Amino acid sequence: MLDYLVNPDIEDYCHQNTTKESDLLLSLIEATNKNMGYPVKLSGRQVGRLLKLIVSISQTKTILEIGMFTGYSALSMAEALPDDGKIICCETNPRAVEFAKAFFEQSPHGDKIDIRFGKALDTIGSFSDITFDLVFIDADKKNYTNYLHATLPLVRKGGLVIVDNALWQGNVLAPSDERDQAVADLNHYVAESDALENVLLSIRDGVNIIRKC
Ligand SMILES: C[S@@+](CC[C@H](N)C(=O)[O-])C[C@H]1O[C@@H](n2cnc3c(N)ncnc32)[C@H](O)[C@@H]1O
Repeated sequence: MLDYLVNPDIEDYCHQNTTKESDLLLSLIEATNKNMGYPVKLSGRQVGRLLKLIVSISQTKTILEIGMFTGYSALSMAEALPDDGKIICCETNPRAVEFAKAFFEQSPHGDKIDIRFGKALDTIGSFSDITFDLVFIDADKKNYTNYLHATLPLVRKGGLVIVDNALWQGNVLAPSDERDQAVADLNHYVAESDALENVLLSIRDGVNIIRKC
C-alpha cells in the first residue's frame, strides 16, 4: 500500500477549489464522521462533484449504485438527475440504510432514490427489463470484476460505468490478495476490451470512467 497516491497538499488544494456540496450533503458528511465510524468510506468532494457533473452533462436518467453507505454519492448524483430520473442503490449495512433514509427524506431529490437492501449481486440478478445510463461501482472490492460483468449487459449503448477506488491505494501495482486482484483485473479487462473505452484517473483513490461503445 502506498502512503498516498496524490500529494496531500495538492489533494487539499483540489478539495478547496472544487464546488462545495449542498448544505444537506455537508450535514450528511458531518453526521457520518460523528456517528458511523468509517468516514473514509465516503467518496469525498472531488469524486462526488465529478459524479454530479457527469450526470448533469450526460442526459443520465437511470443510475445503479453498488455500495451506498450513508448516501453521500447517491444524493450527489440525485441532485443532478431530472425530476423523472431514478437511482437504485444497493447496500448490505442496515444501519447505513437507516442513516441514509433520514437524509434522503430531507431532500427535494430524495424521492428519486430507491434503496435495495441486500447483496448487490442478488439485487442485480433480480432485475428484468431494466437499462441503466450509468452504473457506479463502490462496494466490496473482491466482487469488482463480478459487478462489472453483471452490470455491463444492463448498461445502454453509450452509457457509463464509473468505478471508485480503481487504484485501490496503489495495490493494483502488485496485487497480493483477492481484493487487489479483482480491482486490477477490472482495470485490465476494461483497457483491453474492444467493446469499451475508458480513462483511468488518479483522482483520490482512482476513478475509472468507462463508456460502453
Ligand atoms: C465505500 S462504501 C460506499 C460509499 C458511497 N458510495 C459514498 O461514496 O458515499 C461501500 C459500501 O458497500 C457496502 N457493501 C459491501 N458489500 C456489499 C454488497 N455485497 N452489496 C451491497 N453493498 C455492499 C458496504 O456496506 C459499504 O457501505
